[in-house]
Amino acid sequence: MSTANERIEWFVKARFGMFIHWGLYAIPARGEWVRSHEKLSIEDYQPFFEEFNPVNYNPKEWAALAKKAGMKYAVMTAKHHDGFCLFDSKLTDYKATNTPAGRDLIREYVEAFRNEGLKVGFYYSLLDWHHPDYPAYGDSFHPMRDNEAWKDKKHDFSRYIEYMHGQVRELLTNYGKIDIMWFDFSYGNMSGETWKATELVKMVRSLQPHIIIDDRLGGNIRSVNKEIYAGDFASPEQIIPPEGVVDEAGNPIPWEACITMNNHWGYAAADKDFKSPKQLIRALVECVSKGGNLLLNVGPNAKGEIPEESVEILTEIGKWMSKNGESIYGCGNAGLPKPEWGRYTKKGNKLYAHIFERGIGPIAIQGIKGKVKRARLLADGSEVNIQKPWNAHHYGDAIFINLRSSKLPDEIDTVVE
Ligand SMILES: C[C@@H]1O[C@@H](Oc2ccc([N+](=O)[O-])cc2)[C@@H](O)[C@H](O)[C@@H]1O
Repeated sequence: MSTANERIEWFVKARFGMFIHWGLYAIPARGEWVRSHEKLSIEDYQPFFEEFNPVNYNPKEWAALAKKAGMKYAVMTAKHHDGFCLFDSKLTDYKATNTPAGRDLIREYVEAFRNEGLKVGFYYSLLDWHHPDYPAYGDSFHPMRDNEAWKDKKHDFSRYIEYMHGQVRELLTNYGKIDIMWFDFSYGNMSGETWKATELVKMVRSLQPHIIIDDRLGGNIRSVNKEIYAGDFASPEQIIPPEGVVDEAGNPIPWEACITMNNHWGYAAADKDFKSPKQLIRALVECVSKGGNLLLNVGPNAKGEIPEESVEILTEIGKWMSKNGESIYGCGNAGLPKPEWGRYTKKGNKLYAHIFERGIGPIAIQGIKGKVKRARLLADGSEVNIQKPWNAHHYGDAIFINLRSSKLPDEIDTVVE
């Protein structure tokens, strides 16, 4: 069994991954919570199962796009809250191999991403709105939560737990080495030992000793004596924690912000409110500058295509990463006050100044210990002039970057190493 630090090392170096929310909900195309939001019955939702046939699904293209964007790993929905399984589980018929697709969509994903040299992970929903033994009436989110006809429906939750543990065992036995298990999510008393989380994590680690697990099994990852199922990394959602994430003793803990490119995880045809490449590149820099990762989401459509807008944005991000990835991979918090003009990331004795605002005149670097040996524009390796202005003694310990032009070479983020 590898230690927590050994397990998490690749992850904190990788910094940038692809989240993939895909399933039957791509057909109604109103997001992955459509069944709950619209209180759709299993019967209402069945037509999507009977027609699901993503003829253009080619995960090799998805993997190539992730690689081109500079991503180092991916996490894909093996099962989301609607209970539909994208993998060939022997424990249910509610799976992709029984739809017109007739394919194990997860097996193809794992092989394609691995062949591109990317680490692979599974998102697995603890909630299940299809399984008859998952509590429905009175549940906080279940589509039938206030359907009177379900008031007296009996369910044997221990049978659901057996099913859920069985599926996790399948996923971590039948698909080779899996790098991340992304469970989702705990709420109310649907948490911790209600999932038999200790037994579950022991099984997961015995099947995949190097795997890392998120923090949504209901434990407290910030506790100094945390549960065995507290997780290996924190998973802030749709937010970059202002001060990063630390435990109760103030020690930084690994974290990964998961973020949508528009406002939905699953494909939502009408949601064109996409963030710009500039916003997302600066969000990645902010995550790394605060000791965290960015897991950026795509929601493929019912044909198995990543939306054009997402492809264009990831391609633009890839152009910046191809020149500046060194200021992201293996980097972390520089321990310097945030500069007005941008942010810092750091790796060993290399400090990366991420300049977002050109301002005028020289750019002040304050608070660094030690002497600057050399400064280079990361994108092209060109020399950057570092000198103290004639009246530097007025400016404390500041040293100054003198960019040749009044415009930033890269308006999104000009990186000086
Ligand atoms: C990554 C996302 O994770 C969950 O979203 C949540 C989970 C927990 C909370 N929460 O505890 O407030 C809110 C949204 C899912 O419901 C959602 O569909 C998506 O998969």
